[in-house]
Amino acid sequence: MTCVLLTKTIPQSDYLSIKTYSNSSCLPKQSTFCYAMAASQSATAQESHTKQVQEIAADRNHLPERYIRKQDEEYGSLTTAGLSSPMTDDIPVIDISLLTSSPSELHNLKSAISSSGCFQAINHGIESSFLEKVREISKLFFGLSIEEKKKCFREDNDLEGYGNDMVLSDNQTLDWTDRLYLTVLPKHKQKLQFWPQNPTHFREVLDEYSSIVESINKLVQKALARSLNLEENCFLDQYGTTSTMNARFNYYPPCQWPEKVLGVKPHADGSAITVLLQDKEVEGLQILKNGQWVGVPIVRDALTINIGDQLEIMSNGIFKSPVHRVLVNSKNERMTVAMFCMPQTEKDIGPVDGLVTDETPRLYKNVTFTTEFFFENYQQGRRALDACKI
Ligand SMILES: O=C(O)CCC(=O)C(=O)O
Ligand SMILES: [Fe+2]
Repeated sequence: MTCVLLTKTIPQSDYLSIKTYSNSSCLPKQSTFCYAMAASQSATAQESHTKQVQEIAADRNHLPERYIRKQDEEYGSLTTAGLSSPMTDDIPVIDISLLTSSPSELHNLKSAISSSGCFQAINHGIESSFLEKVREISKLFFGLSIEEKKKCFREDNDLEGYGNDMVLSDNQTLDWTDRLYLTVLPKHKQKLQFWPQNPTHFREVLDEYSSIVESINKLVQKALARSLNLEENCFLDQYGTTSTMNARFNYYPPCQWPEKVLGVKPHADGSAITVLLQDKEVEGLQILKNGQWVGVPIVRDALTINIGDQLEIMSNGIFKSPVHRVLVNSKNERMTVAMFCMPQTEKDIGPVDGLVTDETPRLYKNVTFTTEFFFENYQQGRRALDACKI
């Protein structure tokens, strides 16, 4: 977190203590916490010359050094051992249509979030055929020629658009993925120059999907508040008048050396919640649970929802933002769409009043959780969340 950004909510003296804190971070140097939202001010000029992963994957004889994962970036007791046959976990399946009427489903939600920070949402009200449309716009876009896709190319100093890992330092390990990253809400913040014109229905489908995901976001956050016996709007009240939502279309080409790379390095999301539309057939997502990497299975028509750092802060640490990563494989491409839902970035967030008591003292400061905040922490190889701890 930069001093500049935090001065709004945290005095200079606290900034110094944050600095000190960073030295005790247990995170490896190159870890990629929250880079999903990282700002791009320091992206180096060489970025525009970087080949896309899709192009690199086409050369099946050569794996550039920059993509080879480093041992010191690992977490948990299962590291490479977990790669060939990842354990899968029973990530709880929650019928979110019951959350307003069934106390037992509300209880299931609370225990899912407390154990994994993640659940599979079913009966969310989105037709299977519409989920197919969302997958289809992604497939059509990533299927275009590189030249066509580069019409949406992100600029060196922007996070939005099509491209691969933002290059932040010369020895950074790169993720085996190409992405299209777009702000979808609030609508006036959309940067349409990065939105694909091809396929022609891309914008219509993404706008519709975003507004449905926004309803799901509200429903889940209200339910989470009720599960703690709090007023149902207590998390959403921190959103201000509108939400922010970013979409990230992830494309993981097959890789000849799947054990040497990661689709996405270990990270936690900086959102309040993330709603992930997984590939229909190809698995790859793992979460770190009790020190072990466990696979998140595909559940037909479910949306995989995980807690992000901002809800961990608002819940004063009761809900945990899980560390997760993505594996790739040598045979099949994989595509996912992550929707990061969060309060307005201009607004301060902090633990809700009802959760700070004598027995459960405040764990996090009030912070303005901006993209720059993520970036500063990312650069120093630590979790943004840690910098918010008291
Ligand atoms: O593709 C996936 O399964 C997860 C992607 C992810 O963690 C992210 O985009 O933040
Ligand atoms: Fe993520």
